Amino acid sequence: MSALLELQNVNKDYRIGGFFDSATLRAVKNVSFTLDSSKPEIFTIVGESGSGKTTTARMILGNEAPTSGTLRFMGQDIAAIHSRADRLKFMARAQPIFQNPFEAFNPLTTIDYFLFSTAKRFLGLRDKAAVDAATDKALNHVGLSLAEVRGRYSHELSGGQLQRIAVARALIPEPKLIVADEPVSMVDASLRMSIVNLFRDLRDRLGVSIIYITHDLSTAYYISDRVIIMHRGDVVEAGVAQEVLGNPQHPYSRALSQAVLPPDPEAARKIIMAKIQ
Ligand SMILES: Nc1ncnc2c1ncn2[C@@H]1O[C@H](COP(=O)(O)OP(=O)(O)OP(=O)(O)O)[C@@H](O)[C@H]1O
Repeated sequence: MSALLELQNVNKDYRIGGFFDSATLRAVKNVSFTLDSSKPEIFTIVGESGSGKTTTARMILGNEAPTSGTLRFMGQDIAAIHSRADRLKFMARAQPIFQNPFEAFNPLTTIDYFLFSTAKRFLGLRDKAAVDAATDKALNHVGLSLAEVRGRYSHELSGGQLQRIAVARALIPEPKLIVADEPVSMVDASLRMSIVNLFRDLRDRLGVSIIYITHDLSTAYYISDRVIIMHRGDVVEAGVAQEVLGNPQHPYSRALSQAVLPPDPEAARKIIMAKIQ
């Protein structure tokens, strides 16, 4: 197996408090997991607020260095990527999608500007027709087209449409990995499943692996291949998503799943199906 992404004993400490009462907070504790490059998957990180999900995502994207441990992407130590050219190459292969699609696009600028900038920056395109073609291709992957988006502002679009466009923007550099941090929490409940279904589609059609970060167990149960459950920085449970979420063993994951889904898998399935429809 060659690894797309490999986290080995990753820890992240923050210093908190003031000059006289400073303390160390270990936000991420000894996290290890591997994504196989030949087997695209939806790998989900579940946990409540403050469990260390975003800190883990930031380290995977190279926006934060681990205090100890290593994160490797396609064999390369992420913390050791320094030159502008190497950083750009890495960013093209590992793309983020953020929680709030309204914040992702400046309201004073048309949406297509961000898409064109991404095509120019990561694909090195200069020719207008080539930029248009790359943008249109990415939009087609999310069920949209450049003709529908051209000249429009973020306030003219719904949260669901904007999040689709944010996914299209992430697809322009043809990444191997997408790190989606709470991508549906700001999207209307009725549109959430269409966004997470899109992730499945991208996994299957484009071979993109997705790290899906969420506190929403129902979408996690529905789309994930594997899952880890984080609690106060620790991975308290890990494995095949349906097994872990359908039959949680750790007291924290049990409490988490009972708070959202009933323990009976058939009842859980009905709730999930009702959310999808
Ligand atoms: N830059 C920072 N400085 C100090 N503490 C931080 C910093 N970033 C995160 N933390 C702390 O680390 C812990 C984990 O935070 P993190 O944002 O990773 O959790 P999370 O599971 O993503 O939660 P949320 O869903 O609320 O973002 C929290 O206690 C948080 O307050």
